[in-house]
Amino acid sequence: MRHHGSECCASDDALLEALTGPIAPSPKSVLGRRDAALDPLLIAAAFASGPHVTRNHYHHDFFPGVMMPQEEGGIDWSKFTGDDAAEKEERRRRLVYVSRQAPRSKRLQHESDQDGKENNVPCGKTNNLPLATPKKRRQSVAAATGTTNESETAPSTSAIPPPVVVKCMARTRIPTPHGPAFLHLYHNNRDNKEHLAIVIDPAQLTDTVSSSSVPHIRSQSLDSVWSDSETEMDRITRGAFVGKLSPTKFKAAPPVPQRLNTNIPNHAPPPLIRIHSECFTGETVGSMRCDCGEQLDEAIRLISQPIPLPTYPPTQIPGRGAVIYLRQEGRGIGLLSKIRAYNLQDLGHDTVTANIMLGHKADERGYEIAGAILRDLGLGSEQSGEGVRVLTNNPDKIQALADEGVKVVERVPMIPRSWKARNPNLAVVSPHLGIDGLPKDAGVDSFGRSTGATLIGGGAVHGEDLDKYLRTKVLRMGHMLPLWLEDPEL
Ligand SMILES: Nc1nc2c(ncn2[C@@H]2O[C@H](COP(=O)(O)OP(=O)(O)OP(=O)(O)O)[C@@H](O)[C@H]2O)c(=O)[nH]1
Repeated sequence: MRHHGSECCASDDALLEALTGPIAPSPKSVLGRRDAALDPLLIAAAFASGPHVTRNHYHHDFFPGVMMPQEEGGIDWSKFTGDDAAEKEERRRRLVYVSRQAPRSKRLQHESDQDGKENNVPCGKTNNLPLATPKKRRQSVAAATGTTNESETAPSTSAIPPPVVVKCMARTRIPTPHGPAFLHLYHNNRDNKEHLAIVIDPAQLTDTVSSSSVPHIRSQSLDSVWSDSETEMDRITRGAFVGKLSPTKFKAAPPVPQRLNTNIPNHAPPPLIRIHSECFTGETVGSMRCDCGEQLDEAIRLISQPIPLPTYPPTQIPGRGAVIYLRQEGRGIGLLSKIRAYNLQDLGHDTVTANIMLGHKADERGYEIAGAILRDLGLGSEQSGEGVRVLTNNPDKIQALADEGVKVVERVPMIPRSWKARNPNLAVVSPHLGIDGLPKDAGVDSFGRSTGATLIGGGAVHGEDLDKYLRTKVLRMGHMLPLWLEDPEL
């Protein structure tokens, strides 16, 4: 039923308002915007620092501080009469308008120095690396999915970054369940992260640098002398020592300018290495969404195995190689995004799609820093005279290392322990693994648990989440793992 007349219209408006909320006022009834006549921030700044302060001048002042006569060099201007010519001149000379706030570039440098580093100052005098270049801007979802053109998403500066330079800041011995390792901490000029190298070369624990039949794996940047004022104890404290340190025995390493190897027995296999990306969830929390913790443990275990030599009588040399541990959490997208990606995965998306939905690429990692660290350790480089064997299933890593000039002579597959356990025939891949996929020679602690089998929890990592994750790596990321291993009947 329709109503006519003003009375009916008024009740229609009331009904409409009751149903939908207040009716928006007509343009005529809207008041014009009024900005505050006085900016409260400006007033606060003026009260805080003096009459000449605006919001852009906060922390700028006449120096020495007019408002702080007690400061060193300050003058109590309240005693100033203005009659004395010498006093006048003094006032003119000393009242120089300067900023007490450091220039923006210095403040940014200070912030970046603080960023994520507990202490980046080595012992003695430092000749630290130049600052990292600014972080790349995050791509938009559209850019990641390829719906915009390059120019829209390109960062404003097209400068080519300088070649990666790495410097080993410190090295120390770490006993692991698989044997001793040397942890190396690196700085670089590309990012602010502390990438690591876990060097396995127990032959170095003897006193001299060249006592074994194969060359030791040592960092050239660490062993070199950093400054004239550096003492022998400075060098030892940052890890440039030979043998094993003890309260009574310590010897600084000789600086090694060039590593020319003439001493490699031709029957000794090249060092075994792994480029490993950080995974807080898999390595620290023990998450079974991925096999990262297990892979790290397995890599250290495999590299630590003594190497039998085909000699008569049979001999063996200690395991030799390194894990380059890159701070590339979540394949480079960071922990925050990885955690969000896990929720998207629980909603049914796979790991690749989840990354893309968050505006990332499937994989945002680069391996230039890894290449530079390997060169610093003399692994797979021209001068070392030998290639490296690489533990990975990821073809991108092999290609990236080759692009970095690293000589890769063999890819050694990383088969998940749970898959090995399902197919006992695979035990032949590693004679050291028992039928359960655990190392045959793993120790057993007082609670009956295998030690050193994985970093958290012991045993092989398995479960529905992990199966999905591994499947996606094979099917969507081209990882070189035989998928049929999934079938427990095989
Ligand atoms: N974005 C994302 N990253 C993950 C996920 N699970 C593990 N990672 C990260 O993946 C990295 C390890 O990479 P993987 O793809 O497992 O293996 P890879 O290093 O490429 O290849 P391998 O050498 O064969 O192990 C680590 O940085 C983990 O933090 C996930 O679900 N999403």
